[in-house]
Amino acid sequence: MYAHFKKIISEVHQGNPVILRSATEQYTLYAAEHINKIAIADTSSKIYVVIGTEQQKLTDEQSEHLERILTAIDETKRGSEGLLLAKANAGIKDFQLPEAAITLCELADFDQIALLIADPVIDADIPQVSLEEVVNYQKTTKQLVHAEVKTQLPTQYGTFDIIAYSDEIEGKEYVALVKGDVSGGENVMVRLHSECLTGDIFGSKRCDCGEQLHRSLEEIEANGNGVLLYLRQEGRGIGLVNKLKAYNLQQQGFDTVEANHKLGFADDLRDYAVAAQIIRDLKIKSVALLTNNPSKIEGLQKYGIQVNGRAEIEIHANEQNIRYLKTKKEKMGHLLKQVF
Ligand SMILES: Nc1nc2c(ncn2[C@@H]2O[C@H](COP(=O)(O)OP(=O)(O)OP(=O)(O)O)[C@@H](O)[C@H]2O)c(=O)[nH]1
Ligand SMILES: [Zn+2]
Repeated sequence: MYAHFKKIISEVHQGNPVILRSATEQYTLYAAEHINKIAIADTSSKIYVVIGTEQQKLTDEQSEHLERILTAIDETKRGSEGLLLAKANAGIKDFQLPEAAITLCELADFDQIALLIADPVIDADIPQVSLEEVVNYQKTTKQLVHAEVKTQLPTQYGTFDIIAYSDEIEGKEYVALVKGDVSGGENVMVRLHSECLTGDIFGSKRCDCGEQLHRSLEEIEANGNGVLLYLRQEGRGIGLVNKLKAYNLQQQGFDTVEANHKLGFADDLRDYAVAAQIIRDLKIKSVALLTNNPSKIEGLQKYGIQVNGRAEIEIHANEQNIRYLKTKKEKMGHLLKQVF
C-alpha cells in the first residue's frame, strides 16, 4: 500500500522535484533544503515559499532557509516570489496545497519549509501527487483518534467496555462498545454503525437502523467477542436537518437516493477513516464486518484495514421501510436477500 506515495517522499528527500496538485491547481514542489539557484533560474513562473508555522514565528532553521532562498531568487532579479504560510497544526479537514507541501517535507525528514513553483512542466519523469493522496496517507498512518476514557457499560444485552474517542479528522466524539479481548485478534466481529437519531433512539420505522443496532449488540454478546463502533455519520453524512428534509422529499415520492440528489448531495458522504483509526487503536489485526453494505468494506480497506469476512445483518422489512430497502438494494448495491 502507498508504494507510489513512498516514492514521492523519497524523491522529495533526494531533492528531486515532484508535482503537487489539487483539482484546480498544480505546482512543482521542492524541499527548501535542496533548492538552488539553478532550479530557480530555470523558471519564469511565480515562486511561493511555504512555511509551516504555529504562530507565524519562524524557527532558526526556517529563517536561515528563507534567507538563502530569498537571496537566490533575488540574484535572478525576478522578484515574483510570494510567501504562503501553512498552519503547522492545521486539522486534516483544512488541508490545502501549502499544508500538503509542508507534510511532504516533514515526511521526507526536512524542516517545514518548501518551494512551490507555478506552471509546472508536465513531464513523465516527474512524479505527481495529489492533495487527496497526502490527506489519505495521513488518515491512514498518523494517529488522529484518541481514546479519552474507558469504563464498563452494563446493557440489556450484556456488559461491554465502552471507550470514548475524540478525533482530529471530523472533530467529533465516538464510542466503541467492546466485548472481550480484541487486541491482536483476527477476524474480529465488528459492526460499523452509522448514527441514525430517528431509528436508533425513537424506533423510526422508516429505516432498519434501530433494529440493526440492537441486533448487533446481541450478536456480539452471543459471540463473546467483538466491537460496535458508533459513528457520527447521521443521514449517511448529510446531517440530521438534511435527512429530515430528505424524508419530506421521500414523502413526495422521491426515493432516498433521489432525495439526496435533490438536496445537492451525493448518494453517500460517509468516510471510514475514523472507523479505521479506532480499529487500529484497538490493535485489531483483521475484521469480519456485520453489514449488508459493500461500501463499508471498501471504505475500511481504503485505509489499510484487512476485512476478512462479512456476516449479514438483515432485518425484516415493514410496510414503511420496504421502498427504502429496495432502493438500497437496487441503487446502492446493498446485499439484501429478503427484499425483492
Ligand atoms: N440521507 C439519508 N440518510 C438516511 C436515510 N435513512 C437512513 N439514513 C441514514 O443512513 C445511515 C444508515 O445507513 P444504511 O445505508 O441504512 O445502512 P448501512 O448502515 O450503510 O448498511 P448496513 O451496514 O448494512 O446496515 C444512517 O446514518 C441513517 O441516518 C435517508 O432516507 N436519507
Ligand atoms: Zn435509520
